[in-house]
Amino acid sequence: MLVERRITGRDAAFVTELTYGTLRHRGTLDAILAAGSSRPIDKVDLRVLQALRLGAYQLLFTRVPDHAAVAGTVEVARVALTDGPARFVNAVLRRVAERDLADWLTEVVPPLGDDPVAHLAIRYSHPEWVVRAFADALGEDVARLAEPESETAKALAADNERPGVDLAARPGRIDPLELATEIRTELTRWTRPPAPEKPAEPTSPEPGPEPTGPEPTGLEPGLEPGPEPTGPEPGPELTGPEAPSGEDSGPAAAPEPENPAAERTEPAPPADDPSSLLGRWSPVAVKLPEGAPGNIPAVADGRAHVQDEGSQLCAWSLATAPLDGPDARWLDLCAGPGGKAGLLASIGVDRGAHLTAVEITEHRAVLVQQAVEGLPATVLTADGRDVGTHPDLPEGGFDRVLVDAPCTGLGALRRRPEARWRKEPGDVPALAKLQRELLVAALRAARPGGLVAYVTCSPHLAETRVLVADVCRRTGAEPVDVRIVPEAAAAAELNPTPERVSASRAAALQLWPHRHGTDAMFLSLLRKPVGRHD
Ligand SMILES: C[S@@+](CC[C@H](N)C(=O)[O-])C[C@H]1O[C@@H](n2cnc3c(N)ncnc32)[C@H](O)[C@@H]1O
Repeated sequence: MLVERRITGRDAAFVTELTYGTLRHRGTLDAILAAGSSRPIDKVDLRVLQALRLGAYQLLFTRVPDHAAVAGTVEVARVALTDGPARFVNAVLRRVAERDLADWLTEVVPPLGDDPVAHLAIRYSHPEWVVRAFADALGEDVARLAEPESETAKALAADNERPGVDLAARPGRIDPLELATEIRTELTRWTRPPAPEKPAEPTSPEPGPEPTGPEPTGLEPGLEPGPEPTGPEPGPELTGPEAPSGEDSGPAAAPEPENPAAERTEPAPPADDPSSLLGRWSPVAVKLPEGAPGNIPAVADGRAHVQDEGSQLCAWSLATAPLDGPDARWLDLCAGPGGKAGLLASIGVDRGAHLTAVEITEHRAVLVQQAVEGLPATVLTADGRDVGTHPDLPEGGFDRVLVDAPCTGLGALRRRPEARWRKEPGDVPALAKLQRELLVAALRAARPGGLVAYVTCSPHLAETRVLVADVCRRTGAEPVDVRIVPEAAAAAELNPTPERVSASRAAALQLWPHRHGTDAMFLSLLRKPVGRHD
C-alpha cells in the first residue's frame, strides 16, 4: 500500500511504525480501550475500533504529543467515517490520554498471582492460548508463571521487539566475511553526518513520532515468508503477506526508502570491523544492521539472501550432519518460498549433491525456482505426501530429506505482528495431521540410514516434540541428537536443563528469540532405520 499510495521516506517510516506497533500491541490496547470506552468495544464498529487502536498506540507507546495523536486520529475518523464516530473517538482517546501506560496497565492487567495467563496475555499482548503454548514448550507451569521473570514472559516480550535482518551468504558464491565487508562498505556509503535534532519525524502536518523502541527506518526488517499455509490449497488468510520473491527478496511490507541515506541520522559502525556482523549460530549468517537488503549488491545479484539465522541453522544442520553411505540426493519436501532450498542447493554444489524441491502451491513453486536459479536443483509442483506414487519421488530415493512443515508460525510472531490474532488453537489439529503425514512421507523418501530433518517455525508441542515422538513410535525412525552438528550443539547449550540433558528432550533443538535472537524454530533430526519399512 505504501508503494501504491506513493508514501515514502519519513512518512513511510511513520506509517510502518504505527501499523506494526498497533498490530503488536492490539491485545493491550483493546484492554485499555475497553476500560476507557462507555460502550463494550466488541460492539464498536471495526473501523472505529481500528482508529481507536491507532490513536491509543500513539498515546501510550510513542512520544507523539497527545494533542497531535488525538487530533490526527479524530480527523481520520471524520474523513473516513462521519462526525458521530469522530466524536466517539475523540471522547475515548481523551480518556485514554488522561493516564500513561504504566497507570493503565495497573488498572487493566489482573495481578500476576491471581491469573498469570491473563496477566501475561494482556501485559504482552498475546492471545491466552499462545501464552499457554509458550509456557508448555518452555516447561513452565502455572505456578512458575505466577512468579516474576518467567521465561514465558521473556519469550512473549521478545515477540514485541522489532526483529533484525539476517542474510545467508550462499556457499560457493560469497564468503560470509566478504559479505560482511560489503555490508560495511554500503553502510559507510549511506552514512551522512548525524542530524543535530531528534530522530525521524514524518513530513505530515502532525508532530513526528518518537517511538519508544528503535528508530523507525521505514523498514520493518527481517520479514520473511513466515507463517505457513495449512494444506493443499493454502488460503490467503493462512499464508499471510508474502515477500514478493521469497526469502531472497527481503522485507515484504518493507517500504524501501528511495534514498537510504536520507533516512539515516546516526553514524554507521566502524567500517573496519566486518567480523562483528557475522552470525552467532549459522556459519553463513551475516547481520544487516540497517537499511534495505535489496540495496546490498550481494543480495541484489543472488550471492546472498534474506533468511533468519535460526532458519539457516536448521538447513545447515541437515546438510552437515554426519551420514554414512551415498550422499548426493537431497530432498526438500515443503520448499516454498525457497529459503532453505536455496541454502541447501548452494551447499550441495561443492558436495556434488542435487536437490529436489517440492512445493504444492504453484506460485510458491515459482518462488522456489527463483531461489535455486543456477544451482543443482529440480523444482516439482507436487504434494509432498505423494512419495512413492510421484515418478520423481521414489521411496528410499533420497539421502537427506527436509520437511519444513506448514505450521501455526507461532515461532515467527515478531516478524508477523498480525499473525497472533489470526491463528487459533483450532488450527493446530489439522496442521498436526498434515505435519505427521508429511513427516511419514519424508521417512518413506529417505533411504535406509538416510537423514530426515523435521523443522517448524513453531514451538507448539503438538507440532514439535509430541508429533515427532509419535511418528518415531509408529515408524521406528531413530531420533538423532542434533548436537552431532557443532553449530546446533552450541545453540542447544543455551537451553537450560532439564531441556539440555534429559534423554527425550536432548535430541531436538528448540530455538527462541529471547535466548538465541532467532525465530523460535524447532529442529529434529531422524534417521531412517536400516532394514525396516514404514
Ligand atoms: C514452512 S513453509 C516452508 C518454508 C521453506 N522451507 C523455506 O525455508 O522457505 C511450508 C511450505 O509447505 C507447502 N506445503 C503445504 N502442504 C504441502 C504439501 N502437502 N506438500 C508440499 N508442500 C506443501 C506450503 O505451501 C509452504 O510453502
